Amino acid sequence: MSAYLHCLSHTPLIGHVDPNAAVLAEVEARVAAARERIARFEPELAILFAPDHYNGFFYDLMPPFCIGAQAHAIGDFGSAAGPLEVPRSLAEDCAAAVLAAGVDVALSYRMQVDHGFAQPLEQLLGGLDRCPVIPVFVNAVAAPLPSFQRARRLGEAIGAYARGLDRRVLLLGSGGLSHQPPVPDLASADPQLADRLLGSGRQLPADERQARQRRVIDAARRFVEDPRSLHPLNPDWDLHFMETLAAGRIAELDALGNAELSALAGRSSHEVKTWVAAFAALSAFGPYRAHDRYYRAIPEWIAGFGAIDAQPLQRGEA
Ligand SMILES: O=C(O)CCc1cccc(O)c1O
Ligand SMILES: [Fe+2]
Repeated sequence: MSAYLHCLSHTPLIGHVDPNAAVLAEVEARVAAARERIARFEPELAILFAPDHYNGFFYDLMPPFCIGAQAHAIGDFGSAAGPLEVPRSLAEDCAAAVLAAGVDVALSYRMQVDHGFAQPLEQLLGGLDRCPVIPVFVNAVAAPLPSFQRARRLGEAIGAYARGLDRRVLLLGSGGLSHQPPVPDLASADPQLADRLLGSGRQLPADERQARQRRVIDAARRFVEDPRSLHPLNPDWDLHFMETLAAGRIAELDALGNAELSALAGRSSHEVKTWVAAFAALSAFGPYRAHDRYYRAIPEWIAGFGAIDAQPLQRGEA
């Protein structure tokens, strides 16, 4: 019974619109170091909290949270495609335990995921199938969104379940921090887009997929030239958020409303609830210590880009 946490921003723009070589090398070195620390931990099970971007979850039936008992990645923006290595009965047990703990989580036997799940599995573990993983979807874009408090409670319930397993458990959070890429919005969608957001076109035709990716790439290029073309990144808030989690004050975020967070850090910053859930899961193992914090605002990637590790306090640590 032990745990290790790593939370990492994702962005599908890596390799499409990149920052200068020094920044790129800095991020690559950070990711490589995190991958090494994780490898040394030798995880037997990963629990990955990640969002979706209308690639696997749609408004025909949008859960706030969903555990996958079987899952596959679509490979958007050149991310890895194919099945995740999900230990089915553990995922089922996990969902049952979470429900019993009072958090109403959905369960899927055909969970479709995008770069939000695939990128951390590739970057931190070397592929979709290198380590058994329970994928946990956290709705971070399709209003109405779950609150910080519910994300925390979900994480605590999953952490309590994980703690009862006799395994080395890797807790991963994917996404954030401040950012607002051009993700569609049902309220302002034309009828054709609304139809897509309701889930017709669960597998997008190639030309639409291409156009969608192009739109995000173009927006990134424009954002570099004109920082006012998208909601600004907010390094102050991002650093404050990371410090809040590092200091073990997760519940302080409960007071922050969803509209307030959107205004502070952009509409996609709700992805940080994956970090909240991961840290809350870690807190079920006892007091923790955060380390190897990294942050940089990277407009090329439309991302307040951060990473952090944490693990339970070892004997003798205050
Ligand atoms: O595919 C999309 O619709 C959004 C892509 C996207 C862009 C920048 C940062 C992100 O976190 C992200 O997910
Ligand atoms: Fe995202």
